[in-house]
Amino acid sequence: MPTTTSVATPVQLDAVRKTYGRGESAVEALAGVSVAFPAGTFTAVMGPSGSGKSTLLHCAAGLDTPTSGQVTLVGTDLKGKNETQLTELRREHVAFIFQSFNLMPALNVEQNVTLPTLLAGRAPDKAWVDQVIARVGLSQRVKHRPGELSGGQQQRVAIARALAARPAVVFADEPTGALDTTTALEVLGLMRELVSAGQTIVMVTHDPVAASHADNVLFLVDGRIVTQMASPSVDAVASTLAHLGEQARRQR
Ligand SMILES: Nc1ncnc2c1ncn2[C@@H]1O[C@H](COP(=O)(O)OP(=O)(O)OP(=O)(O)O)[C@@H](O)[C@H]1O
Repeated sequence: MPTTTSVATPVQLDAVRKTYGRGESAVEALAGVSVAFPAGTFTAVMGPSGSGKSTLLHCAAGLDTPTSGQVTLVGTDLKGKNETQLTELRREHVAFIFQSFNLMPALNVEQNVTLPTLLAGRAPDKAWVDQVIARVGLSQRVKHRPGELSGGQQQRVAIARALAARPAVVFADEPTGALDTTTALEVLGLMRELVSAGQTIVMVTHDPVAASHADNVLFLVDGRIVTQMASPSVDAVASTLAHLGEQARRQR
């Protein structure tokens, strides 16, 4: 299975800070985050609402610019890159499973799923595309357009679209949030297979079951990584989440 890059650490953040607004209304969403996501790893990012999870994902993907610090994506320092350069870098190496990354309404399921590969100037691998669509349970819907699908089915098309192009990095924000338990497990299994093939996944989730499929879990509080967990179990993740406030207070 070919991957698009051989960079050993495709995503790296060094002392990344992100402050929204100014003066009294300023919010420090990331308060100095340094973390490396090596190739072939699956990382879950967890923490309370407002702890900076989405901001971390957006800064790592070059969708948002840090106030200070450095982000390196597939070997490229994002500082000073213009929107065209960032778009090209993402098109070549990155996929997103975000609620806000909408499907193309005029295209059917199969066309939506193959679009990123075509935009990156590559020929879709039909057998792999069929397999990904089957794994998300949409084989009977390939000729349907998004408007003819339920919300959960649309989410599954977005997942298939992200995985079909075999990007070096997948950023996912609550990818299994809208799915039933069986489909969610199928999707998490599919993500694990991609990781085994060398791809890198960074996933924001509130769900300890989803996080337990990752290799490593980062726990954020108030824009800081307060602890990490390797080989997470559902119970260990749930217990750490329940005690995150204490952990953050001990570190202050
Ligand atoms: N565009 C923005 N302008 C101002 N403040 C923002 C903006 N985006 C995020 N914030 C603030 O930054 C902080 C971190 O937000 P972020 O969305 O990263 O948190 P999160 O952990 O993903 O939360 P949730 O689990 O609720 O999605 C919050 O206090 C939020 O209000």
